Amino acid sequence: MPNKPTYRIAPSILSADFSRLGEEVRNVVSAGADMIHFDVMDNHYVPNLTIGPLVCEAIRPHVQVPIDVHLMVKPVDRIIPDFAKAGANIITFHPEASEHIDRSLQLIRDHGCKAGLVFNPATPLDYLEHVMDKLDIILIMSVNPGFGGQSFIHEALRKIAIVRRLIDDSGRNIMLEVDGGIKIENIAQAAAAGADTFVAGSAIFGKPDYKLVIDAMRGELAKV
Ligand SMILES: O=C(CO)[C@@H](O)[C@H](O)COP(=O)(O)O
Repeated sequence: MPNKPTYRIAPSILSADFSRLGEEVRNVVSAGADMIHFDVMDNHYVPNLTIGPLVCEAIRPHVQVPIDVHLMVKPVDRIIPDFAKAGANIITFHPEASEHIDRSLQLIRDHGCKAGLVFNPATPLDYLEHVMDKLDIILIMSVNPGFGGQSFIHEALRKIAIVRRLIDDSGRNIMLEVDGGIKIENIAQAAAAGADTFVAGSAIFGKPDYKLVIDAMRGELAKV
């Protein structure tokens, strides 16, 4: 990367206290979060069931920062308009969960959101080949999707580095996000590999002082 990138920290509300979600998202934004990461699981594409557009709509008035919706659902297309109406700003999905990747990306953009693809640890990057021009964000999973609190898979660093080169070669302004097991101790490694956007769930919501964690993460990023 020629210039120092703009780093973004995106707390995953999967680890928040759902009995007081409005307060949780307000607190984490006051603590310095750049966006809110919103994990949607359908008990079909992944073995867990979480939240949908109603919850996105409910938290929307509580925060001014972008809401980054990560769809772990199959099929993909029918839920996209509902999330756009609910106030999502970014919508990402897994390429193997969509019948027509190009169409799904276009659908997201047609609804006024930034669009992206998500790669599981074992998903090949070939899916990127014909759609770079429709991407605003690429999300590399550093755990297998479905649950918070898992350990970071180190092989993801190699994948991040490959995607960083592809993005730089494309000359496009595409965010490179990493998600899963991100902590104060490893955020700099992910940044050094080329990530600029960091999802962290348990590392932030698992601690009493969100600002202390976010500031410490920024401190580590400043050293990269
Ligand atoms: O999408 C997912 C899991 O499928 C993630 O967003 C997790 O919610 C991140 O949690 P931590 O690994 O940071 O606890």
